[in-house]
Amino acid sequence: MMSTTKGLEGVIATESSISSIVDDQLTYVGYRIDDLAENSSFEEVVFLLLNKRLPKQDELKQFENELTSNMEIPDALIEHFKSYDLSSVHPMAALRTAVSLLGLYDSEADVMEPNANFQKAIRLQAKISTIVTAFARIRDGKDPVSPKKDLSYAANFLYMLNGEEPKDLEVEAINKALILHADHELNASTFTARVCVATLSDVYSGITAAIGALKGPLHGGANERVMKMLTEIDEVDNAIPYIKEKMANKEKIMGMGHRVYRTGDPRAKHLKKMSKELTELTGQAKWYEMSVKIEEYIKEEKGLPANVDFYSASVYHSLGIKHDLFTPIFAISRFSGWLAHILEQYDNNRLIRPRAEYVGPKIQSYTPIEKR
Ligand SMILES: CC(=O)SCCNC(=O)CCNC(=O)[C@H](O)C(C)(C)COP(=O)(O)OP(=O)(O)OC[C@H]1O[C@@H](n2cnc3c(N)ncnc32)[C@H](O)[C@@H]1OP(=O)(O)O
Ligand SMILES: O=C([O-])CC(=O)C(=O)O
Repeated sequence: MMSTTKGLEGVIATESSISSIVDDQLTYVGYRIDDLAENSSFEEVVFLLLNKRLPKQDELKQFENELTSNMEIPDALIEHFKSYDLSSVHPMAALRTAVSLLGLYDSEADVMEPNANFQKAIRLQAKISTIVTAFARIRDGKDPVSPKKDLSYAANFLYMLNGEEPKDLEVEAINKALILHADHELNASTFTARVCVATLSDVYSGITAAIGALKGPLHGGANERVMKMLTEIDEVDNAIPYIKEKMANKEKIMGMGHRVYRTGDPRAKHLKKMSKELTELTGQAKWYEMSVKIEEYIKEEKGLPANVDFYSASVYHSLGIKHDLFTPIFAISRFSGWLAHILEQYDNNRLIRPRAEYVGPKIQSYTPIEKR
């Protein structure tokens, strides 16, 4: 039998022209993540990932209009959220169910023609932030807020979440975070989406499966746990003793380490800078300071870098966002990557079906149940 690679480490499972990680540098369709984070809008990055080229000015305008005009969600979704006791429902679980439900309201859900799938991608990207914010408000006993046509994607997210128009710096932070999380080669949730649709299942199924994979603490779920850890530490001086104890118990430090990056995650520095700026501005510099101490200690002790989830936690916290919404924000952004990969998979599809090395008992003789 063939040899196994635990966790498929280093295995090249597909070709893709969406994003690439080479020598710890991340690019989307060949554009450096640093350039995109500094100069672009999330809408432009979504266009880039879906079309594999940057838009011209009029194309971007049209794309932005398409997104905003598709942001409304069916009333049935709102009623669905209202019909449950949401007090102990994790937003990622709600999101997973909501996207699946959304598929029932799309008459083209099972139309596999490329243009129909592209239009579904736009509709899903448009609606995801409305779904997350509607959930967040309904569980707090508030009415959902409808999107505004003249706001950007990032601004609309904050507007629909808080019910008031955000400040420029807040919009800039969310726009940048959305760009930085948009795609990441064959990460676990993107792979999940591709495996699902490679059976020629529909876009909604692929995205629902991917949400389930992103939810886990070893992947997108880490950002919420980073903030849990920082909250438990609470004071800068407690950071190192806390981390030492966790490591002595062989516990993983959330937001640290990465399967692919060795020297560092190129997205983390942007989030680190934002974390410094926002925590200082809101008089909560301790979150940034204890994060830096943890990052330096883990790098020194284990040689592990901070990943994208690490500083995003203190960024979102500084924006006043509830901690269990951190992973849904990741999902809002990663929808663009998942959708681009789903379209690419359909474009050149073959069923994804690896093998397992069987390590169970050899052939055994069957004993009838009454004789066991
Ligand atoms: C957007 C994202 O998904 S980024 C990743 C988000 N996830 C996290 O932040 C969770 C914490 N990090 C981790 O669990 C891991 O680093 C992962 C899941 C990201 C990568 O995992 P893998 O490549 O499979 O590495 P693996 O878990 O095998 O770890 C290799 C070694 O580093 C150690 N290690 C890896 N990450 C950490 C960590 N965060 N804290 C402490 N030790 C760690 C492991 O204990 C192991 O040590 P050992 O060889 O002495 O047993
Ligand atoms: O690529 C990975 O394994 C995880 C990651 O950083 C991401 O999905 O952004």
